Amino acid sequence: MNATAVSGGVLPQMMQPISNLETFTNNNSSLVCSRNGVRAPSFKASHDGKQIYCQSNEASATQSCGSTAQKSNVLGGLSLKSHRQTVGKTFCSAGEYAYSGGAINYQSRTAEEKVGVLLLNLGGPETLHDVQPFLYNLFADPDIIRLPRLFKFLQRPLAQLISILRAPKSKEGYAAIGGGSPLRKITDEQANALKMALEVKKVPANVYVAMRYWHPFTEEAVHRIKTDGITRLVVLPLYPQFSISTTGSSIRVLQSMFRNDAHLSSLPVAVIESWYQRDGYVRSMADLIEKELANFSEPEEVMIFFSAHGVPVSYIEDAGDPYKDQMEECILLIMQELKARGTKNNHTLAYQSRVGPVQWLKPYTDEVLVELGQKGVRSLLAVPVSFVSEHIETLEEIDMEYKHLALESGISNWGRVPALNCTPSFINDLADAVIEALPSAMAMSTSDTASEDELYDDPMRYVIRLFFGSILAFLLLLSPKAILAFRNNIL
Ligand SMILES: C=CC1=C(C)c2cc3[nH]c(cc4nc(cc5[nH]c(cc1n2)c(C)c5CCC(=O)O)C(CCC(=O)O)=C4C)c(C)c3C=C
Ligand SMILES: [Fe+2]
Repeated sequence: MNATAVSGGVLPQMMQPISNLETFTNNNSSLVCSRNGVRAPSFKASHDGKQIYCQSNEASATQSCGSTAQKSNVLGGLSLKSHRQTVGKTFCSAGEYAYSGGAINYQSRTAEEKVGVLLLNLGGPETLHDVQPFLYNLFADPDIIRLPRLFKFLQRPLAQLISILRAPKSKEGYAAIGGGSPLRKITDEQANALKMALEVKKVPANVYVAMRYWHPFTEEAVHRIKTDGITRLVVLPLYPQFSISTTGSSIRVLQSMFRNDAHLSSLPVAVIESWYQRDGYVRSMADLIEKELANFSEPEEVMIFFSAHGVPVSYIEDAGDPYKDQMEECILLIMQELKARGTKNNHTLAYQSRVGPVQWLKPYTDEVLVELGQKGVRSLLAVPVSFVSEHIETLEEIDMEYKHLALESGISNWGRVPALNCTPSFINDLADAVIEALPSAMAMSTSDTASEDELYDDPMRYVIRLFFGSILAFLLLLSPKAILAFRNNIL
């Protein structure tokens, strides 16, 4: 049976997920539904880019296949061109894999199999000297500053300009948290913890860290994967929800590297696109929230305030970024879990960390904090939800700026849930996600089209673009309107 797909948009009524089928199994290159590990032939498997569904061939009911350990959005092969193109595609290959009621088994097909896990993360400056070049790398990413095709040649000069203008403000932030980002250290710790968790589950693996904007860069990690002779790779972004600006950007870089390398393009790869819906993650978040609520004198009065990193609205509306939908679903799942445990607090979701003169996802964290204070909320628990490590936006923006604003606005009891970091239940669930993804690894698809980055490989073309781009960027900066926008929004 071949996996059929429901293409984008609203799911037909028949395809709404009902969670009681327990799992699905890959079998002879096809996706099949099963119950307790036994194939359920009367259910047809399909995938809508977010979930895998089991649709009854007989009755009119449709059941979700995602069980406890099966709720990641996994793509076999690095076929992710843009998120939009992945919707409706499912790639699975045959593998000796079974999940039934909690026990996950993965047996490698050959004794020589060497499993690798590639953790994708953003990276952060380790010293204040690193801040401007780090910002340059970030703003030079076409998935962070999305210029119209005609203006792509401005990408690098603009990145240079914006990074120089933004650096003093960013440096202040990094100085306030000790002079650099803790991201590399925490990600390395997560990598070690994941390696150990996989070992305990009898799946020995090398775990690599690939940062998008700072060391260790993706290129370094991929080089090591090659020299270590990895034969099967799982790509695991350390972002629970998918965004074009985070996971999408890292995967685009990987794709371009794999496409141009004969060895890598035949390496079986599985990409875990998002995993916010996994029970292990949801439960771990609920545990942390419950623990922090207990520190308040009247826990039931506390507003649970989810604060997610924002993205520009155009990502959602024009580019089809599923980030907002996934974020809302994620909050719903965490709140459902808390309710099931008897925690019935009010909650709200807002978006933080906007940069630049465009509309970002609303409501904005700072504005909501002030409104809540005005409405009489006196106790608030901030929950960072888009990222699993402590970083500048938890340690400085939430713990310092937002806390100060909340207290000023009349919210007298403030708390913050720590990032998951190396929480054992969370790491254990990531290990399960990796093991479940292994059988669906397949060689990445090849393509003739050059990526945006490759267009810069011609040095002459690059120099010409840089020259004209710099002049244009300079003229732009001289325009009074642009100066105002930069002053108000970038700095
Ligand atoms: C899910 C998480 C993140 C999304 C989505 C995201 C989008 C996004 N970010 C910027 C601009 C900046 N981000 C910066 C730091 C930063 N961003 C994330 C996560 C997401 N970004 C993290 C974890 C970090 C911190 C890394 C660290 O050093 O600890 C920065 C630099 C810091 C600052 O100056 O504020 C910028 C700038 C954009 C434009 C964007 C979406 C388009
Ligand atoms: Fe960011």
